[in-house]
Amino acid sequence: MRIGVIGGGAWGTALAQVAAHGGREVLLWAREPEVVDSVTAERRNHLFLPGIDLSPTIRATAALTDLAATDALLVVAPAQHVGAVLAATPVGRRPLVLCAKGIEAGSRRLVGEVARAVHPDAPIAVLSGPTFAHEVARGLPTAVTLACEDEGLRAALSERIAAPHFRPYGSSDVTGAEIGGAVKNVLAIGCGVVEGAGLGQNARAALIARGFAEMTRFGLARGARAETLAGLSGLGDLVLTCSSTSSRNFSLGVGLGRGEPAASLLADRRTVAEGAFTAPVLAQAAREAGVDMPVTDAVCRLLGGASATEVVGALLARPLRDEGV
Ligand SMILES: NC(=O)C1=CN([C@@H]2O[C@H](COP(=O)(O)OP(=O)(O)OC[C@H]3O[C@@H](n4cnc5c(N)ncnc54)[C@H](O)[C@@H]3O)[C@@H](O)[C@H]2O)C=CC1
Ligand SMILES: O=C(CO)COP(=O)(O)O
Repeated sequence: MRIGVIGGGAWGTALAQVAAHGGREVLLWAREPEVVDSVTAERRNHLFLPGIDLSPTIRATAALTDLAATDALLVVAPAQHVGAVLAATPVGRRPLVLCAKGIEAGSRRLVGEVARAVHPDAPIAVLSGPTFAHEVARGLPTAVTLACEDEGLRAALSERIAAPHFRPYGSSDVTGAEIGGAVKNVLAIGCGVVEGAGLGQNARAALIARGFAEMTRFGLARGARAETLAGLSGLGDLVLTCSSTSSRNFSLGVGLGRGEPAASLLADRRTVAEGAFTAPVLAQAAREAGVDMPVTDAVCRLLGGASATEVVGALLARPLRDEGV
């Protein structure tokens, strides 16, 4: 199976490195000509994944049409751009493995729904989990959820993507795998705020637990399975992203917690903090589904300029309730 990777950011490049394990050929599409040039000439991606020597079997291209020569595609463009990039990609009936974590603004569609609308004949899989790109690219042990309804395709993709340090666990719950990744980015911003505002580790643990409760409420309302949300792509990724400044979402929250305005934190950044785009869409989708998501609403207010003191005070002042989900 020849693998194509759409997106030469940190994660697309790290996944290309995994897929190239053992000398297997990979074609990486990057939007930035300097990424194509540096991967081709130096086996490096200076822009998005500096310091990593890439496998010589990764070939880079600037032409999406070149991906016609591959058997399966890993889709690693940011969630807000997946629709446009896929529309320009020859796909047909080839499997799409979706690796972006977010919900499309405007349409409020999960990335899988976006992909199905653009390429209805392509089978869909989702790869998601606790995976900082720089760790995966360095060969550190990592486990992910690989969700696909078709059992045979799931096994074939898992076999093809697995490497000694990279272990996919199969699931048939595509929606659950998508929702965990999208929601945890929003919650990670909240945890960053707790850190930046100096609110302590008790508050962070409470936010992770109550955030997981609202991820579960939203997921179940959208047809996800509880076991998926409690797995690698849900709770696993939530814990990772809520506890490290390696996370762009967490780091964005740290800035907000210190009182820096969202607009300046987001301006001119080359890397993507998906939660900032997903938060308002998720809040709206939750309202439509009648699902209470107070932490997500709080993150929206923080992104809109409200102070951490005011937002956290309002969260704590909510009426007392039983724990549960
Ligand atoms: N970096 C990581 O550790 C991980 C990232 N992800 C997810 O992977 C997805 C991609 O993130 P990264 O590779 O980290 O990106 P990145 O932050 O390293 O780089 C930004 C990416 O956005 C692309 N981009 C910017 N404007 C675009 C446009 N108009 N059209 C198409 N592409 C555009 C750039 O070409 C580049 O590939 C995100 O959904 C992210 O949540 C998932 C797991 C781990
Ligand atoms: O998804 C990730 C780790 O699993 C990366 O998180 P950030 O996008 O917040 O850096």
